[in-house]
Amino acid sequence: MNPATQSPLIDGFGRHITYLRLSLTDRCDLRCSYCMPERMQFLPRAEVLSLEEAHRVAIAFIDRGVTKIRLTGGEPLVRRDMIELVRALGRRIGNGLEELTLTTNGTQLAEFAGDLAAAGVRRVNVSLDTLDRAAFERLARRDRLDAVLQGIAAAREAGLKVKLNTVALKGVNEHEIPDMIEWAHGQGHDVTLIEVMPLGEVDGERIDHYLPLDAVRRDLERRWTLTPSGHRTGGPSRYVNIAETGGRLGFITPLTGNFCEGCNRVRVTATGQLYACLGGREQVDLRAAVRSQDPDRALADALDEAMAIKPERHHFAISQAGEAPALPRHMSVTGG
Ligand SMILES: Nc1nc2c(ncn2[C@@H]2O[C@H](COP(=O)(O)OP(=O)(O)OP(=O)(O)O)[C@@H](O)[C@H]2O)c(=O)[nH]1
Ligand SMILES: C[S@@+](CC[C@H](N)C(=O)[O-])C[C@H]1O[C@@H](n2cnc3c(N)ncnc32)[C@H](O)[C@@H]1O
Ligand code: SF4
Ligand code: SF4
Repeated sequence: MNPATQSPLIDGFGRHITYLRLSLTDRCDLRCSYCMPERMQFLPRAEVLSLEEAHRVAIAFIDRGVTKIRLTGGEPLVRRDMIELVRALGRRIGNGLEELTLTTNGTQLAEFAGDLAAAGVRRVNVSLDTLDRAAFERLARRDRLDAVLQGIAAAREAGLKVKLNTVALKGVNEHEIPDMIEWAHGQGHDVTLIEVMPLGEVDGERIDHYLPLDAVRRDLERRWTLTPSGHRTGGPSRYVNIAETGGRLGFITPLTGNFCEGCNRVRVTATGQLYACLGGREQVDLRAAVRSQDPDRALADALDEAMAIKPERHHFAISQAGEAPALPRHMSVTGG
């Protein structure tokens, strides 16, 4: 490849892009009500990148200085052959790639935890919004809490560090948040709370369940001693240590505490569309590039274009009932 194409990825605001979130599928075995409607329309399989194509795309990013790759979805573990990609990318750890990880709903983790660890994955983020079986079934529209808990246990046994992601939802898991934090810290897992974002049509109103995390934090401060932590993962979470539980709690606050200034990431969907921002429409077609006559050159040009169009920040908000989502695209398309 031409050495000129190896320059680092720097956007128009001087931000270095070192983190790729790569979606392997938009399909999922759950239907979390804040993420997608029950009758979700999934993409035709023919539109999805092959694993070889996804690998080539990922390598193009590593060659341009991306050091962290997170596999996501949809549910990445429902793509049966995904472990082959994990193994192939795992071979780049220590050779450009510093971290290969994934975000999963955990339902299939018991099956894959050992293979993921063997391929070089060191930690996984598991989404878990409630420890109450009935509430889980209402929220995810599937009775799968036990499978998720087994998956988390299997991950720990396989030596994977687990971080739990919990979307904070008014009237759904609000009252359970302290108990979940205590449980997770008791098991040795970090937890991150996330504000719900207005992406994609869902059944019902997002504002009914929007819970600003500044208020949650104030409540937790009345209960426990929270001290800011310098811990950083390269993601948007900002952490505190909790003296009483002995664990770490993160906050992802796109609505009450914008973190776009430090943005270091882009996303690629399962069909090879690069979205320069989770909350924006700016898009570059990497599938066309990888399927072109000269994929190395075309991918390098496409990544340059992505840097040129990456916006400074998102502009979404949740302010009133009846509001259309900020973007029609669901989080399951861009992988969160
Ligand atoms: N608005 C916004 N939200 C993001 C961004 N990156 C991650 N999130 C949100 O944070 C959630 C959790 O992200 P994870 O998949 O755990 O990734 P991460 O926070 O980078 O993970 P760590 O590596 O553990 O820090 C995502 O699903 C999104 O909802 C971002 O760039 N912008
Ligand atoms: C889209 S999922 C993809 C990976 C996997 N299926 C999972 O649930 O972990 C990634 C993350 O996005 C979060 N998420 C989905 N829709 C969201 C929304 N509208 N607002 C905020 N977070 C959302 C989920 O809770 C999950 O932690
Ligand atoms: S949040 Fe993850 S597990 Fe839940 S429906 Fe969306 S993609 Fe599936
Ligand atoms: S919303 Fe966009 S600009 Fe802001 S941190 Fe996320 S991807 Fe970056």
